[in-house]
Amino acid sequence: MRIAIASDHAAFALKANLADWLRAQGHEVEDLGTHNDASVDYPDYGYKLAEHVAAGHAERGVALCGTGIGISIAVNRNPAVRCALVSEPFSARLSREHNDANIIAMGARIVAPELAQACLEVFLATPFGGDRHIRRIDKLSHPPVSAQAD
Ligand SMILES: O=C(CO)[C@H](O)[C@H](O)[C@H](O)COP(=O)(O)O
Repeated sequence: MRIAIASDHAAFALKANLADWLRAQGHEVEDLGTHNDASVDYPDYGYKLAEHVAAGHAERGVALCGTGIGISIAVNRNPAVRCALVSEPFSARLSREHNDANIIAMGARIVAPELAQACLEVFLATPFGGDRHIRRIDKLSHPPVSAQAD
């Protein structure tokens, strides 16, 4: 699978670990930076990753920062992708089954490399469940002008 990966400085080491692990699994990995541990701004890398996946250059994306929060917010500003912030494999699985997420976000200050690998493995292996989830995904793509829930 073609996978793009990006991080800020806080997750530079985790990005290197996951990129190596993905390549060892046979995936084609494109590293969008950052390329060292000098301080950078996570939105720059989140926007770049989202654009890359939205353009079809990669089938899945991996977004990393200290907590995963900031970069996941940045990625989700692009309406053409769905990014799920996870820290355990159950959420990673449901982010695919229910949300058809195409980008996973994790925090290097939250998850150890082995746990991040476990989340990523499930994320890449799990198909979208379809059915009722299609309707909900479609609603995410078309937010209402004014909310209508009871
Ligand atoms: O965006 C974040 C939190 O939402 C990330 O964790 C960043 O990596 C973090 O803010 C970077 O912090 P630093 O003190 O500049 O290393």
